[in-house]
Amino acid sequence: MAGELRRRKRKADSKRRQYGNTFVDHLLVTVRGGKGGSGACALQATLKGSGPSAPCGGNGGSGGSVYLTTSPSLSSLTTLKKRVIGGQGSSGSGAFKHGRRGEDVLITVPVGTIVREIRREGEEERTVREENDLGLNDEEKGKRKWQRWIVTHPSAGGEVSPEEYKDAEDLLRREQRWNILTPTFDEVPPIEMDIDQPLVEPVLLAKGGLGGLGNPFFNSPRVSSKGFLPPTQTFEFELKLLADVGLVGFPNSGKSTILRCLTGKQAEIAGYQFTTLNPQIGVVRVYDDGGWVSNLEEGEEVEESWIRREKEEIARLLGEQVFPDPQLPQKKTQREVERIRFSISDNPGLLPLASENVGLGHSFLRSIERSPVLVYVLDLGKTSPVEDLKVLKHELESYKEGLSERANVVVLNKGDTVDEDEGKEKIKEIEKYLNGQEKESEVIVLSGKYNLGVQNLVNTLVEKVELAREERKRGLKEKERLKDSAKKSSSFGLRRME
Ligand SMILES: Nc1nc2c(ncn2[C@@H]2O[C@H](COP(=O)(O)OP(=O)(O)OP(=O)(O)O)[C@@H](O)[C@H]2O)c(=O)[nH]1
Ligand SMILES: [Mg+2]
Repeated sequence: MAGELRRRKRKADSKRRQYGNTFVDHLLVTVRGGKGGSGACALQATLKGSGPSAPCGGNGGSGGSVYLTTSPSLSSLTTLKKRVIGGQGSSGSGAFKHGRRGEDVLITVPVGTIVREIRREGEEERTVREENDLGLNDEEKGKRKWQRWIVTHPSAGGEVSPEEYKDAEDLLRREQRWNILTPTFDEVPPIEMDIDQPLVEPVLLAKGGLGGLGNPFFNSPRVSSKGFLPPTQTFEFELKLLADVGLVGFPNSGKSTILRCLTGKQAEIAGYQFTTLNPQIGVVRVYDDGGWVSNLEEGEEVEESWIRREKEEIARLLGEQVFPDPQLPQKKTQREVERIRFSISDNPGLLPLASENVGLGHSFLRSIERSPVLVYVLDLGKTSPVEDLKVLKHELESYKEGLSERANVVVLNKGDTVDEDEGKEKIKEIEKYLNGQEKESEVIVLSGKYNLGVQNLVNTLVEKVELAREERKRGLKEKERLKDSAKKSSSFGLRRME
């Protein structure tokens, strides 16, 4: 058993390497707003001998901020960079010209992403730490600080005296532009978001730094201030896809084939394990007569992907036009009214010990965790599908308590591969096992490959999804109510004691 598992893990790993890891669902991203530009030290041009010229340096532009938004077309965090930095503000220049603002940067993630800020460190804190490590005395520290915040113009002539520095420092302090410490998580709580709906407007993750001030502010020919470098924030991005229905099963049990029957999505289908490496999401659209959008006739064979590709290739060679499979059906007419639409995810196959990260392990379990309806897909052609079911249940439960309970639809696929007696025997065994369980489960026999018996599955899924949505609505209302009552009760707590 252990040897077999190792072999399978090796196989899964090598396939992952072969195609590159195109599905990323967990990532640490360092984010920082752009640095502000420096203020300028400039003097107005004057005629010779007409007295001292006035300072005219412009302020620096502030740095760009980093925002977060969602896109419906994404289903992975692959597009994210590990380091995202807002645009730098440009410096001010003479004749009161202020610097341009740095460009804002937008991070786009799929809906279903959880974002957590886990670390925050500012320039100021870092320098203080470094200085302590170097063991500098106060005077040296002060000098370094001035160098950090104040720009002195060499061509403006002469050394800047400590008094001048001190004045500049005081002015900056008054404007709260001196030595701004990064707030700790206690002072300003970390950003934490569970994006379970498309964001209406971008959310600010990291603000750009303020620009420096030009020399008119200091009323000095030689001094202006530098822009701020905002703190570096580290965010953890975790993707938990949000499909209404998730398909769970061993590799090769026919999950992708079922997805194809239900949604028309051309997921890769092949007769070997780990065909599907990344979760795929399709949308099932059901009419009010119970029919669903599909371009397959009942009984029509779902071909393996390579056969389809070969046929397309031949057609191309013969000069025939090759149409990609249309997403919308020809056999359904406009008259039919859509009743419900839900999403379904086809996932990589699960292996024993997936909960301990064997096979594609966690990455896959994470993506099904949030589907309110889970469906077990079993291969009826195998010797003992009931054993498979037990393993699947066990894995879900050990990954997260209560998860196996949520899966209460059991699909017995490949019904065409067994003869009647054998099939009945296996179904009986499974029903017997399920009867012993606390929660009732529905058993559906079908053949994905020949598109038979899929109607039953659609009916059941519609029922379950509707139920789940109602429950969610009720849950949300309850939450609102609790929030309201919490507000009311807290207003008592705020009453002033005379
Ligand atoms: N005879 C028969 N074969 C089927 C049926 N459903 C799927 N198959 C075949 O089983 C094989 C695997 O199907 P897939 O849909 O790729 O299986 P999967 O569960 O997505 O597999 P992984 O992506 O590896 O986890 C393919 O060769 C299909 O043609 C069925 O109902 N009957
Ligand atoms: Mg598959």
